[in-house]
Amino acid sequence: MASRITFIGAGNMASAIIGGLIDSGVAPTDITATAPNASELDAIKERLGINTQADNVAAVGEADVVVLAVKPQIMRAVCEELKPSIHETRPLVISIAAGLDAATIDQWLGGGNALVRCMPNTPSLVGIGASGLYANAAVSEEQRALSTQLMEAVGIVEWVENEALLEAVTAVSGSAPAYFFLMFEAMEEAAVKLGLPAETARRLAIQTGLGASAMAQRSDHDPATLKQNVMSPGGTTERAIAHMEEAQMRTIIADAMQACADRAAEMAKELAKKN
Ligand SMILES: NC(=O)C1=CN([C@@H]2O[C@H](COP(=O)(O)OP(=O)(O)OC[C@H]3O[C@@H](n4cnc5c(N)ncnc54)[C@H](OP(=O)(O)O)[C@@H]3O)[C@@H](O)[C@H]2O)C=CC1
Ligand SMILES: O=C(O)[C@@H]1CCC=N1
Repeated sequence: MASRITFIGAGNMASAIIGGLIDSGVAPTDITATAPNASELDAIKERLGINTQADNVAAVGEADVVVLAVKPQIMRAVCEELKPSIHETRPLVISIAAGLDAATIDQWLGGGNALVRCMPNTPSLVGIGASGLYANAAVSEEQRALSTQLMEAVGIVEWVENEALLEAVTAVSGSAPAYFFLMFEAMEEAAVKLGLPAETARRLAIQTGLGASAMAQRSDHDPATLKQNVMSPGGTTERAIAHMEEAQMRTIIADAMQACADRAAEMAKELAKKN
């Protein structure tokens, strides 16, 4: 990937993607990241060897791709600051902000921009990210391919043609690493109650999550069949799964994902009202 990529914002998600890009072979010198805090920039420069810059406008000057990786609440101020520069150089703009639609960001940037909305997740850091992408009408086929290439460097990519579906993507992958971390926390706590040392419990739970994911990914069977294969009739797993079903675990997951998607829509409305 011979493009120069600038990240506006160098926080959790930007550093996860940058780390994954470098591991995939992108030259650190082709990547620039900005943030207001000099010590955060120094830390990321030292850790990843990328270019850093406190001045957002200077950082987009030479970029082919600009990734907007700041919190949704400050996106408008950042876009307005970048508007003249982006208007002049017309890079591909990729926003990773939750709950901010492409038309609003394009408008804040002065209009007429090739803009991709991306909903990534933090496992991008280890090259196992899952990103949903949506392109506005100004994005060329070449820019679509570049966006795919960029995000595939850190995981899998799924395009949606209906922008509203990014809310579902947020629920199933953007926010979802946290659901699995909660599961690991809960399994560790429960295993400690069953007598295992915490470290042992944590290692076993995490490795089991990794193994189940790898198996589900490689197998020809669907997750329901793989689950059934663990459940010996009259055995231990059957008892555990029965308990989860009785406790309405599916409903809990469905309700949590609905709340997540609703919050993405709500954030868009709140930000539109504020601006
Ligand atoms: N975290 C996640 O799992 C995911 C996050 N996202 C989206 O990614 C975006 C970033 O989230 P996340 O990385 O978690 O947030 P962080 O708070 O970790 O990162 C935000 C970054 O933006 C920097 N920043 C603040 N103001 C400016 C400015 N004016 N110019 C340039 N940089 C600035 C912050 O610097 P400082 O720390 O000095 O304020 C920080 O480096 C959000 O829009 C979120 O919706 C999407 C998918 C998943
Ligand atoms: O919680 C959030 O709002 C961000 C977006 C998806 C994951 N983290």
